[in-house]
Amino acid sequence: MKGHFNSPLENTQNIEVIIGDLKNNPKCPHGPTLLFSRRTKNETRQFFACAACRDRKMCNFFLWADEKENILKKKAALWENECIKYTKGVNHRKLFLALNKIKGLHPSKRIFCDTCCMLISDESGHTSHSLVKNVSDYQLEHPSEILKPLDNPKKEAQYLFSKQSTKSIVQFFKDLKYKNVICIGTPRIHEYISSECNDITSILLDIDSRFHTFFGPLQFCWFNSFNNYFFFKEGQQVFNDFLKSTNGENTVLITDPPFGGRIEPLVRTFKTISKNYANINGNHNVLPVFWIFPYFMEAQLLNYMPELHMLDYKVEYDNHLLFQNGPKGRKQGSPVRIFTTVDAKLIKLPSNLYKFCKFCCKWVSKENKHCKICKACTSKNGETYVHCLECQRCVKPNWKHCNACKRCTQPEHICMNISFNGSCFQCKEIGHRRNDCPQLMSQNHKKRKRNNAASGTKKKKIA
Ligand SMILES: C[S@@+](CC[C@H](N)C(=O)[O-])C[C@H]1O[C@@H](n2cnc3c(N)ncnc32)[C@H](O)[C@@H]1O
Ligand SMILES: [Zn+2]
Ligand SMILES: [Zn+2]
Ligand SMILES: [Zn+2]
Ligand SMILES: [Zn+2]
Ligand SMILES: [Zn+2]
Ligand SMILES: [Zn+2]
Repeated sequence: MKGHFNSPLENTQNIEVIIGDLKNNPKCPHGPTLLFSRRTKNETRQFFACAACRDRKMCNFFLWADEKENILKKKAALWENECIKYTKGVNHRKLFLALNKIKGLHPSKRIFCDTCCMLISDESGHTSHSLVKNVSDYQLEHPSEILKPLDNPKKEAQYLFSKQSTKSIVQFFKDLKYKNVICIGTPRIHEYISSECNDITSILLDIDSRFHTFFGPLQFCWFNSFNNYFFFKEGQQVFNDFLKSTNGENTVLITDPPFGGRIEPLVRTFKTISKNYANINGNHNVLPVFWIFPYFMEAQLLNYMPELHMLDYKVEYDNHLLFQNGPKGRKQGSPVRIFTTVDAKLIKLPSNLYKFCKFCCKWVSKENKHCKICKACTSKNGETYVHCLECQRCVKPNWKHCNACKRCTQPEHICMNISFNGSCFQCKEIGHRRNDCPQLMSQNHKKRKRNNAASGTKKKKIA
């Protein structure tokens, strides 16, 4: 029963992820699998699948939930063996010793074998491999600059921040007086802080095992963010110790997950980390989050984590043309933004490209015009939005109000058709937007009824 439909970690319309306890889910080499529910015309059926790989070729774990007891009994040993095999080749302590030995050598004697992902001083045995010679101190501290970015869009697609964006983000952290940074899938932030900020500590949690070669056990934990899984037991302990060392203060979590991945499991992971942060330190402090994501994912993201809000800062990448400003990139600049739980009023954006809006009391893009009717700076995509009186909101400048559709939309569209690109955020059906979702309408209807009933009782009491 494999390979009949797209992998579930992508936001496939008829497949939902079920957020429950992971403890009893079967394990694949990437930790506890996730439980999904697949809806077809005739049935809804649940299954377990890998929490890391969106490509079946890389991890083909698949199990119908109703066949769990039966199949697992037969395959348990096989899967357990796969899990052991997956981590067996990695000895973090040994790699750390090798790193320190290499650091003690003159750069002219340092070689990185990309084929074996090893730092060596003697190329014998590696002559036919892909080698980087004369490895500098800077490269040792910035492995993302010598490692080839993983580019499998279905697994760990690595788009790396430009130097300027890395610096700006760390500057926001400095302005906010953070002293500890949890980098989840953000190696460039970790590298920059570790090598250039004496008064900030940082830890990297990432699924890319190649970082074992460059960071010690206290700086890097091999981690799957979709199921909060540390590939090595010690990793969980190291991370708890890190949380403890913060005293529950001045700490921030930054993450830049693959854009196509499911949001719900990530939100669960970050909430669990935030809870641990408070529990370990015996307080109720909430861990601030910086989540890097494209502006057009705003609705999806806020659906699962409404405490986030989007900043205007455009995050740029080195190895993604569309995510850059300037002549090579999009006219409106990168579409990637920062979503954060921190009050936007506290975050000063660089004054060469951003301005302070005195009405909103926050920094916004230069092209973002304050709308007196919406009482907000309403632009999202890097263009200047304009207000439509009929729609009662600001819209993209090239949109036109269509009387047939009763809303602003692209000038070329098929009237009365659903010009919205995709399915409803609420029920995942194609054919309507969340605003028009029958499910929500019936919920709202029930809520209204309840409210009316409640206010009725109140009135009665008052009377
Ligand atoms: C889009 S890149 C972000 C890199 C970031 N822009 C930087 O420059 O530091 C995604 C990162 O998340 C990591 N990643 C992908 N899937 C992951 C998972 N399931 N768990 C943890 N990390 C993951 C990748 O290895 C990669 O480092
Ligand atoms: Zn897997
Ligand atoms: Zn080699
Ligand atoms: Zn404003
Ligand atoms: Zn407006
Ligand atoms: Zn309109
Ligand atoms: Zn129309």
